[in-house]
Amino acid sequence: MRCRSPAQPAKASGWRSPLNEPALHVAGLSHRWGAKLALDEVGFTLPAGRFCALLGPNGAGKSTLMAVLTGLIRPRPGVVTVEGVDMGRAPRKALAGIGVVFQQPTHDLDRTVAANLRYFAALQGLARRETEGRIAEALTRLGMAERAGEKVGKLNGGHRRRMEIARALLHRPKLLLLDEPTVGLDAPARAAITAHVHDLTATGITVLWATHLVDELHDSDEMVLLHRGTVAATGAIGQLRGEVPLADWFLARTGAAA
Ligand SMILES: Nc1ncnc2c1ncn2[C@@H]1O[C@H](COP(=O)(O)OP(=O)(O)OP(=O)(O)O)[C@@H](O)[C@H]1O
Repeated sequence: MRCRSPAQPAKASGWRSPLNEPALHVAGLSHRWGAKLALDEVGFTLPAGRFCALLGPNGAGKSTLMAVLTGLIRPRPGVVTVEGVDMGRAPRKALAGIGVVFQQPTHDLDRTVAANLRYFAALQGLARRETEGRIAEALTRLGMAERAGEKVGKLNGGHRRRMEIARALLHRPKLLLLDEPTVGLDAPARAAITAHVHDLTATGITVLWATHLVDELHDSDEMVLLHRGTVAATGAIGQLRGEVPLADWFLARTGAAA
């Protein structure tokens, strides 16, 4: 099992980044929305360079967890570290290592793909002389290089999403967080995006992909199963499901169709 619960000793791990720290470590994390306990003592550890699904039915707490991991909610109580940097103590440094694709798209439809990325490069504080190279690099990784000059409003939904993922890579993050990034897309666009993002891990990026759609996942992927705000299972998907189809495995543990 690779995505480990905090009960397992970290020192026994071989899944460390070159800095000898896990890509992401979460421990004892709880969050309340008023009376609703959305996260209840959540804990897991992600190895570097892996694709990990944050799988859970509607209302499981995925978006709440993403809000903590992206710095929108302070981890209290709980600890979040990104390559060993404590999100609570050094949020800017921790966030500098993270790329984020939120569930709701954000882009300027009247400007070109490159112009949208230039704007974000400036927000990230990238030097101008570096910007064009970074944009080309990020778009190439998502198979979008030839669309740099197209207006975003002319792109289909899948290409707009790919542009947003490229945008999240401009500052070369080690950890990429995506919150249900394929919502509303057709099957070919979903397949293309999941394939591109799986490929990113070959370059050492760690991916945390929140979803409730099991057809986006591979047996070799890691998984954190979130159910009613708690971690119900962690590990390699193929090992967890055994011979059982993943949709059936998911239904048996959550009572929800995938
Ligand atoms: N801003 C909020 N205020 C109050 N309750 C909230 C808020 N956001 C989420 N919740 C509640 O917290 C619980 C977890 O919600 P969350 O959106 O994190 O789950 P999710 O797994 O992302 O679900 P979905 O797949 O439907 O987006 C739910 O019961 C939800 O109603």
